[in-house]
Amino acid sequence: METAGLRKVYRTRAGRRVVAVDDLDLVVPAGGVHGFLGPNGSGKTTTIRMLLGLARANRGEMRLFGETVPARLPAVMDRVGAVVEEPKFVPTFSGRKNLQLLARPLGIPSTAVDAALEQVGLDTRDRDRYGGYSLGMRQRLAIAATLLKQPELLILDEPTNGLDPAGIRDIRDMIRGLGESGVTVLLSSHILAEVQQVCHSVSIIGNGHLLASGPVADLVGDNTLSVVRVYVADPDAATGILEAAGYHVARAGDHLDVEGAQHPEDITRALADRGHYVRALMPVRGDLESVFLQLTRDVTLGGASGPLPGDLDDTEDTDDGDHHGEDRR
Ligand SMILES: Nc1ncnc2c1ncn2[C@@H]1O[C@H](COP(=O)(O)OP(=O)(O)OP(=O)(O)O)[C@@H](O)[C@H]1O
Repeated sequence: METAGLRKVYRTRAGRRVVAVDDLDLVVPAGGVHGFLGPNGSGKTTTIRMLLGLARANRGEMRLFGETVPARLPAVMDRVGAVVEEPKFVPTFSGRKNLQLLARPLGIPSTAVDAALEQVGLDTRDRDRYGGYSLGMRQRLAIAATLLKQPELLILDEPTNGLDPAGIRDIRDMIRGLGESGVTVLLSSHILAEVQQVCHSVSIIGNGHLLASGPVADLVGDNTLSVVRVYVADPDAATGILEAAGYHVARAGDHLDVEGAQHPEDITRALADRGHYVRALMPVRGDLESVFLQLTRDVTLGGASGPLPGDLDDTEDTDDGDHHGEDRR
């Protein structure tokens, strides 16, 4: 799956322009779980909706299985499963019956329904009414519905949204299992620890742009993004000195996390020169969260907006009322 130069501009009801996706080049390697990360409003859902033909791009190219979409979407749609919004299931029917309703018209055998229920761990609650399902069970059923077609690519937009820690763990284990079974999973998520545990590779976006992409191990192992933890008697004074020296400093309890320090001894020297002596200093192995926070530090909530130079030739979408979630305008 890939996009090149992808762009989407919305116009809100108030007439404001929102550049939701801006010149986005995204490559999702086949096989395994690929994380799609970005702060609120960075364009993840919009990108996914464009890939699935649910929103129209203003510019750029998209390919699924090498086929140009949306033009060739009908040819590849059977190979793609997606959970983007909460699907409409019948509340008075059981989970199993809801899946059967979807499967029969497509000629999908009941053994596939059994398999999908088992894959998502709903096989013991399959005869319970959907209306009585918890949020986590609803998410599982939504994923099971996409598995009926045995997709090669599964796109999940925030699948653990609103779940409790146990629910998050269960869905995470399920996604990991799907990735191991050979399905390519594109997982959009805010929960970085979850992504780090389950994803082989990630793409991080901010304000509709690609900020970083690659194997998780490469991103977190990148020295330029390392953090040094510094313990000093007067963290406030030390913060001022280090910020003046050009470091980005985060106060965390009794210590400082200093980013971008290639040589920790420079920190020691900068503080000692001003009469502050380091009690302890240790490099912190980067995790995905620190990489993410550094990359997205300058990202503003809600994407770029307002009249932008070069936008005037865009075919803009008007607000089509398909905006999901809270009012961000
Ligand atoms: N239908 C719409 N009309 C106007 N603006 C929209 C519409 N849909 C999305 N936007 C805006 O486009 C930008 C990108 O939104 P999008 O939902 O794609 O981000 P996201 O990364 O999925 O965010 P989140 O993680 O919060 O779900 C935001 O500024 C959002 O307010």
